[in-house]
Amino acid sequence: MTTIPVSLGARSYDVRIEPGLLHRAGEALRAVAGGRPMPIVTDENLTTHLDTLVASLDASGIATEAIVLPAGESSKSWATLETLTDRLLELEVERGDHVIALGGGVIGDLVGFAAAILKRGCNFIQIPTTLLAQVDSSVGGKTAINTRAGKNLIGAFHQPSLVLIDPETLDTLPARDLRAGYAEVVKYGLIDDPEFFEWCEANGAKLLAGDMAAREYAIAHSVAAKARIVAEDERETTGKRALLNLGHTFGHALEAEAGFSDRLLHGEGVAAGMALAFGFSVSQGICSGQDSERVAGHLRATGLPDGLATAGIGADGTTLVGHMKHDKKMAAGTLPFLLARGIGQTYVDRSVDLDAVAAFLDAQPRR
Ligand SMILES: O=C(O)C(=O)C[C@@H](O)[C@H](O)[C@H](O)COP(=O)(O)O
Repeated sequence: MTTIPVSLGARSYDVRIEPGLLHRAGEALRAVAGGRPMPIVTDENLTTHLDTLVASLDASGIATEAIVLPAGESSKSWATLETLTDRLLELEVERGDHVIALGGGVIGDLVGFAAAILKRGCNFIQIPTTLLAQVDSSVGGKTAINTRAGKNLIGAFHQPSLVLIDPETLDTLPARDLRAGYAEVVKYGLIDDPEFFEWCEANGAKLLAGDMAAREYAIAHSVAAKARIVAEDERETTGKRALLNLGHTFGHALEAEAGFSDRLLHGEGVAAGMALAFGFSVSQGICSGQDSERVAGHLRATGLPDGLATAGIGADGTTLVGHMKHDKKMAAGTLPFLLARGIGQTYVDRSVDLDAVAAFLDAQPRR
């Protein structure tokens, strides 16, 4: 078992990583439950994992109730949030209780937000079952739903009490979702860890093919990187945490253009967005074309989109910049952009000219 602490004073918690942990979740949760029931929220594609978790809680004497929601990004909505909070209220969840989020980023973000507002805040536990949620969204307490205006626009910072990661849950994850999650792994190398990017170049294919040692290493390394950044800047106020947004300003705009649908998964948007952030940095004379091509080349080699054409986006630059303007980080007409001086040298630039971004996007090949 690898345990990584997320150090946030009174809101500190552990992330535990171990193959097979889902089968032993009851043991890990018995003390946390304190004799109270633990509702499990999951999606309709995860009934096998749900059965495993329920059996494990049963064996540890923890009463539970499953709430099964539709799968997919469209569940990060007001409507599903209302269904969920109504059900949690019917179950008489108390402030001191723990709700379990069993699933990917959608379930984690939605349940985390429900927990943040239920009775002005109850506890929740993340049991992420996708690579994206294991290496990124289950850690750090960003919770949210989407609205017509854009991604994650309604939400709260609300930290989980515990994160339990079982890398074996990835055995049944569709290859496309595994690849999409891998984009967030690569992100940590691109932010400030060139050696980890080299590790990705050497081991990414193995990880995607199911190599457990590669998976465990990538998950633990990514979680440790995220825990370090979140501990430094929990609420994204100093600029440090903003680094985790590499590829997201472009990526969220592509996701919005795709209607937040299965046409473009979040991780796919982030992959294309990271390639665009590097490409834009080259166009501004900040980064070498060689580094940018290395990033795009690795994304392509793992089957991820490396730009507008492979992300299937045909919209023009003005339309995409229009989506960006809904970003919650927009302030006084400017957006903090994540640019790169090279691999592992990402920084925040608040002076990017949005017309230059639109012109850059217009110059990109289309589908
Ligand atoms: O944890 C963070 O901080 C991140 O930015 C991680 C992102 O990968 C994640 O997708 C996050 O939910 C995006 O946040 P947002 O603030 O851009 O909505």
